[in-house]
Amino acid sequence: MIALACDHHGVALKQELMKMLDEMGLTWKDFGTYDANNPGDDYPVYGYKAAQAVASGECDRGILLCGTGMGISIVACKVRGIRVCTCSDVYSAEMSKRHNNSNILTMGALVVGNEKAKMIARSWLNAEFEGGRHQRRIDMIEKIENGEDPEMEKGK
Ligand SMILES: O=C(CO)[C@H](O)[C@H](O)[C@H](O)COP(=O)(O)O
Repeated sequence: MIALACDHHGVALKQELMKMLDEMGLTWKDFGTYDANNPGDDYPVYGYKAAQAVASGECDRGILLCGTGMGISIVACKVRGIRVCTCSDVYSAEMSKRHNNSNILTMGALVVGNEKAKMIARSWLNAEFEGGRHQRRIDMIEKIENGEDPEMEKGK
């Protein structure tokens, strides 16, 4: 299950992504907003709901949209266990899954066009985490989340 969320800038792109996910045979859950014409639809509200759903395991991954992809990324990063990639290119999206095991992709609806955004999302969804040395680094990130020094085990 893919969590989807956006602010007013991302509504049209989110609808395109829903169609794409349907074509890919992937299920999704929309955490809002649903209104492209309400500038009061603030991205922290919707980004937080979707990020919580990923962190809790209700959803496997999330795709979040705002004007630049930045604000909603900052929000999602505040939720423990969330690893965000903010992408406007296919290579970064694929590598962020393969190496960083990113569980949320954010994009800027005012930055990338719909077709490119779909290519980015597709490459991210199709990529697989490689583990190995990359897992060691993710373990370090989890230590930082727990208020620990990532070098602790090395005795530094
Ligand atoms: O891009 C965003 C945050 O990083 C959001 O889409 C904001 O909406 C953006 O800051 C634009 O805000 P506005 O109220 O639509 O002018």
